[in-house]
Amino acid sequence: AVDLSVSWLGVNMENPLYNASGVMCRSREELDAVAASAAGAVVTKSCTLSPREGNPEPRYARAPHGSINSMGLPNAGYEYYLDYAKNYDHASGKPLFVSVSGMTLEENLTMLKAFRDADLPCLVELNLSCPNLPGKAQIGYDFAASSHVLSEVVKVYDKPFGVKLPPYFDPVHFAEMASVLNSFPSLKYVTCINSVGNGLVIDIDSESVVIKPKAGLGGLGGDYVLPTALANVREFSRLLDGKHVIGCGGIKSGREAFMHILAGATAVQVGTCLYEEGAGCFARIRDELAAIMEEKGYRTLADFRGKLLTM
Ligand SMILES: O=C1NC(=O)NC(C(=O)O)N1
Repeated sequence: AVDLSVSWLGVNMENPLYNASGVMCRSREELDAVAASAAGAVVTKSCTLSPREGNPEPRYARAPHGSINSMGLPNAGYEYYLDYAKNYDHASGKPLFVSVSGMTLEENLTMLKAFRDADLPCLVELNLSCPNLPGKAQIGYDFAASSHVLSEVVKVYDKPFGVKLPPYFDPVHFAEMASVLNSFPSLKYVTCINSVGNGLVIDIDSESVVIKPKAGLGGLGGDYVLPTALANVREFSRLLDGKHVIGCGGIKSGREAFMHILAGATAVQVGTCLYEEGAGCFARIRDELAAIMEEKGYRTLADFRGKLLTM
């Protein structure tokens, strides 16, 4: 039998799978559905100081090889998720992560102070990479801004936390961002990757874009992003000192989960596949991963984590 468990940052997961922030996690009903599924953990929709409607619909579309979304951070506001976290059954054995994505640094600091003061066993995933706020750049693509935000964050938030990163596409950028992240000891993990920003999906029958916001531009997920996600997981696993990398991007079966862990991921998040298939995907992917491990003779995730061969 194989052991799919993973213990990291004081949390214990019975298996390495959980939802990607943004998918099936905006309401308490959705969050409860993920918690009740075979997922090993739960993460909330990125929250802002005040509730947000988000971008006009249609703002999500399935595409031939994945998905495109420009949700625009629709969420119930941070107090809703703080309340959910306060009432969450932390003894359930499934850790709860809270994603925070303030519209400004001040918003982030206000929310983080509230989560700090609540003194909950949740871990924060600070989103530096939402690509879908018209007129707002992704913080993660501005290394000086990222460093400034993190410097201010660690002044108020003294607990371990993580950041959700956008995909990078250049070794110089991997090195630059790793250098920024390595200067924050309490930053204990990164989640790679957020959607590949500002793609354009075209439907030739209607000769139209498929989502309304930003003239059709949106973040890509699914098969489209797997190689980019794997590269980011492997590069940050290699470049970061004493930090965990959570893999996200293109996981739809045990195969891609295995790849992410082989590339160095401590745990993995499922987005597009969860949106399209529902919470049953966790048991399916878990069992597929277990079968692959069995077939290869691996007993634990540590037996192959980070052991991607190069030539
Ligand atoms: O960080 C985000 N990534 C996405 O792909 N979409 C959401 C959103 O638009 O709310 N946010």
